Order: sequence, then structure tokens, then C-alpha cells
Amino acid sequence: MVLTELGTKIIESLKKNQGAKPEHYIETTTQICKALEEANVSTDIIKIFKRNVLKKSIGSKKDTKINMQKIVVNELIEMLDPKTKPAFHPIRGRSNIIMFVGLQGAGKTTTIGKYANYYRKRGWTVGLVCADTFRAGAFDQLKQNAVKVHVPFYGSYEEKDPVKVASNGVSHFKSKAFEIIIVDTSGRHRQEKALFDEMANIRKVVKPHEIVFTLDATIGQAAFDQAKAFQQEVDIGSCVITKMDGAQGGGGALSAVAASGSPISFIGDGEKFDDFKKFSAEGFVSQLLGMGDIHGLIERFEASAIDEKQLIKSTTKMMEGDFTLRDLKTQLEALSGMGSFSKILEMIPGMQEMLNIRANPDDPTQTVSSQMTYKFAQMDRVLKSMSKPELDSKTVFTEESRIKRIAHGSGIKQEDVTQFMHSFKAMMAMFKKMGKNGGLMQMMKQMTSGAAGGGMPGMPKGMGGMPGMGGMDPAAMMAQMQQMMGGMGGMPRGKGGKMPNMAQMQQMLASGQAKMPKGMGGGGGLGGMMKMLGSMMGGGK
Ligand SMILES: Nc1nc2c(ncn2[C@@H]2O[C@H](COP(=O)(O)OP(=O)(O)OP(=O)(O)O)[C@@H](O)[C@H]2O)c(=O)[nH]1
Repeated sequence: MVLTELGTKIIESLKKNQGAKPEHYIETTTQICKALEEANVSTDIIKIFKRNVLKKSIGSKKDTKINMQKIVVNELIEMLDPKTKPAFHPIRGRSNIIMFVGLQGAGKTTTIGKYANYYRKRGWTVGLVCADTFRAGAFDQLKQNAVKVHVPFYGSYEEKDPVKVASNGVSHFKSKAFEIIIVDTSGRHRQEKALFDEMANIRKVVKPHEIVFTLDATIGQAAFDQAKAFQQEVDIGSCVITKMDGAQGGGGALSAVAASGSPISFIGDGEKFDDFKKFSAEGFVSQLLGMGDIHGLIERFEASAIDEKQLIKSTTKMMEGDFTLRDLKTQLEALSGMGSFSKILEMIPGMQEMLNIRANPDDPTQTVSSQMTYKFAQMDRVLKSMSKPELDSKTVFTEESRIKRIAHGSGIKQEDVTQFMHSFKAMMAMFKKMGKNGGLMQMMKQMTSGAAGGGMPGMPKGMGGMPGMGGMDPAAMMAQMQQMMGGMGGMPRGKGGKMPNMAQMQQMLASGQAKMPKGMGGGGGLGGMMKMLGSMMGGGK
């Protein structure tokens, strides 16, 4: 079972059994354990989870108001937390040497590209050294990755001794005072003496500050033995678990590594260089259960090359109902600078359930998420094809000649560009109207103030409200929602192509109590805005 399915099953079990009798707790726990089993989590780990959940629910005599959700969330975190945090943190002003090890095909070279990208975006100088002389084409692959993430590389086509290449490469970047020097080592198909000897020899020479073990999530529970073996042989500092996107064994691998006690520094969840995030058990469980990962979102926001002043200005203008297409463009650029669009959306508290809603009843691959990603890319192209005066215009233009030119430049159908302009016009009018009543900010505040006391009671700080369980006033919210969506085509459709019901609508709007960072327009800001922007290019295509 893939992780998104696991998350959905746990949410369903929690929602279904909201009773307070022991049989309810037992039923919920049994259902969740079954889902964990299907997600390849080992029976020993599940046994511990079950024992703890039941002890804290039916076994608790002191607590009269049992909060099953809180117990389950805490136990999931406990299950996925290796209890040891990665000890290594790069230090500014010195050359931090990081050596990557792992079996062949685990995703090491790709992960090195992601790791380099992660630190480069945060202002570090990064250099890559290819000491994998074993696999033909390894140097070329590393070179390609280095070029894509804009960092220099070092390697040799002639030198076959990996120890020499590693040593020369590290000296090369050290002499230039690079802050992060990453050494790629070769993999083997299985754990074997030759592999460990080679790693030990490279290690002796380059003296790394950190050894990162790259591990493939698809191996599931076998991750336990692999992590232990590498820990013993090369004394790894932390693990990166790759291929967590859709991996059948993802749950098994993650829980197994946690059980092995190896610290997990990052997880890779896609083939793109931005599909990489710092691991925290809290953030992971939060996102698994559709509650977003606000810390991860803030981290991405801070690392992106966003012109914060410009973003604050455009957000303020939007909130006040006085904005142009350029402001919209600024908002979209801010989003795309944060990485893969669908991954960003998933991190926003309260968004996930809405994102998983089917956008087209006949096509299971078309979800609100895939549709929004597609529409945002279209919107981006339309905006990029506009002239400066068009972007700064205070009035919305719909002249055929302009629309034709923009359609041609963006490769988007003329009727879609027209629809975009009409939607933008409606949006402007609506924001203006709202501006008189305190603006979007005021509305967002009203909409989320109820949720602040609601959400999932007792959730760890930073974890947004459980969709559909918030304490908003549904009637007021529905009225606001209808007002907002009036005139804007493409309202996401629920199953069977129907309008979402009240519960779904609530899920769509619940933005949790988590505070957005500066520039994201706290109290719903960017998250709320994105929900609305998502409807601008029209619906189900
Ligand atoms: N879906 C997905 N694919 C990934 C991820 N990380 C790596 N891959 C893919 O996994 C495959 C193997 O990755 P490599 O980086 O070549 O593996 P490697 O461990 O360097 O291989 P060796 O150099 O032979 O040891 C490639 O097709 C990558 O695109 C991930 O997080 N998600």
C-alpha cells in the first residue's frame, strides 16, 4: 500500500469510530493496524503500536476524556522517530566534507544532486566529487546533475582508483574554500566486502564530517538490516530514504530505519531535484494524515529566492482588493520558487483531502491536485506572455487582438485566455467588494478564527486542524464561499462530478491554526489565496 492510501485509511478509521466505548477504541486500533500491515510495516512494530494505543485509550483510568486522534498521532510519531537526530550540521566558514554511500540503484547520485541543490539554494558554496569509478557512466550522470543544479564538479575519465579521485577532488574544492564538498562513492548490487573496503579506504583519506547512507524505500522492511549493516561497517551519520513517492514499501522502510535507530536526515519523494525534504517524524505524520507540514512549508519558503518585499506588497494589495495581473504573477512566481507545485499544496494544512478529490469522474488520475498543477502552469504561461503595460493595467482587457497574441505566445487556447481574463475580472470585483468590508484578510481571519479552537484537539504545535473537524461556523463559511466562487469558473468537483458537499467544502477551507511566516500573509494568506487562484483557469479539462 502506498503512503497516501495509508494516510487515507487512518483518517477514515478515526472518523468512522468516534465513540468513546472500549469496543470503539479496539475497532479503530484494529483497522489502523491492518492498514499499517498492508503498508508493509513489520508485525513487531505494529504490535508495539497497538499495545501503546490500547494502553493509552481503554487502559487509561485517569483520563476521562480520551482523545483517540491524539493518541494515534503521537504513537505514529513514536513509531517513525528514530530517537536520534542527525548530529551533523554544516558549519559556515569551513569545508564540510560529506560522503555518500549506498547500494547500486538506491538513488545515490540523484540524491547528491538534491542535497547539493538544497544547500546551494540556502546560500552555501557546493562542489561535487565523483569517486564512483566502478559504474560506467557514473561521472557523466553526476556531471549532468551538477550542471542542472548549478554547482561545479570534479571527476576523471582516466583515473580508476576511487581513493585518488576522492582525495584529489576534495583537495581541489578545499583549496577554493568550498563550504559543502560532496563525495559520491560507488555502489554494488549487494552488501559485499569489496564495497565496504572501498568505502573505508575513501573515508580514511577524505576524513568526512558526515557519511550519508542512501536507502531505497521500495525495499520495505529489509531496510532494517541494511541500515544496521552500513551502520556497523561505515558508521553512518544519517540516512536519506529515497523513492518515498508512491513506494509500496515506504511505510515499512521508514518504520524499519526508525527502529534501527539510524537518524534520518532527509527523504526523497520524486525524481526532481526539489523533491527532497528534511525529515521530522511530526511533519511526516502530519502530512500523512492530510494535516499539512507547516514547518516544511516555512523551510521551503525561507530557502526560495523570493523577493520578499515584492511579495508582501502584492499580498497586501490583493488583501485590500487593489491588485493587478503583475501582483498575481508575483504570487505565482513565489510559489514556483518553492518547488514542485503539488508538493507545496500538500504541505498546506487542510489542503490534502481537497487535493485528492477526483476532478474527473471518468479518469482516476485526474485529481484536484493534478488539475490545479496543470492550470497553474497554464496561468503562468499566460502571464509570461503579457506585456508590461498589460501586467500593470488597472482595468482588465478582453480585446480580441490582445487575447489572440497572448494565446499565440503562451500556446494556450484563445477561449482559455479569455476565460482567464473574465475570471480575473470577477476576482478583482469580488476582492474590491470585500475590501470595503475589511478585505480578504478580514474574511480569512473570520474563516479561520473558529478553526483555531477546533482542528484536532491536542495536536502537536504546528500541525494544522484535521480537515472537517474544525470549529468553523458552517453557515457563515458557506455564504462566504459561495460569494467567493460566484463568477469564477472551475470550482473543484467532488466524486461523480458533483459540487463538493458541506464536509468537503469545510475540508477545502480549513487552513488550520498554524501561523504562516512573514510574507505569506498570515491567517490563511498564501494558502487561502492559492485555493482561489486554483479556480481561475476554469475547471475539469
Ligand atoms: N520516484 C523516485 N525516483 C527516484 C528517487 N531518487 C532516485 N530516483 C530514481 O532512481 C533511479 C536510480 O537513481 P541513481 O541516482 O542513478 O542511483 P544510484 O544509487 O546513484 O546508482 P549507482 O550510482 O549505480 O549506485 C533513477 O531512475 C532515479 O531517477 C525518488 O526519490 N523518487
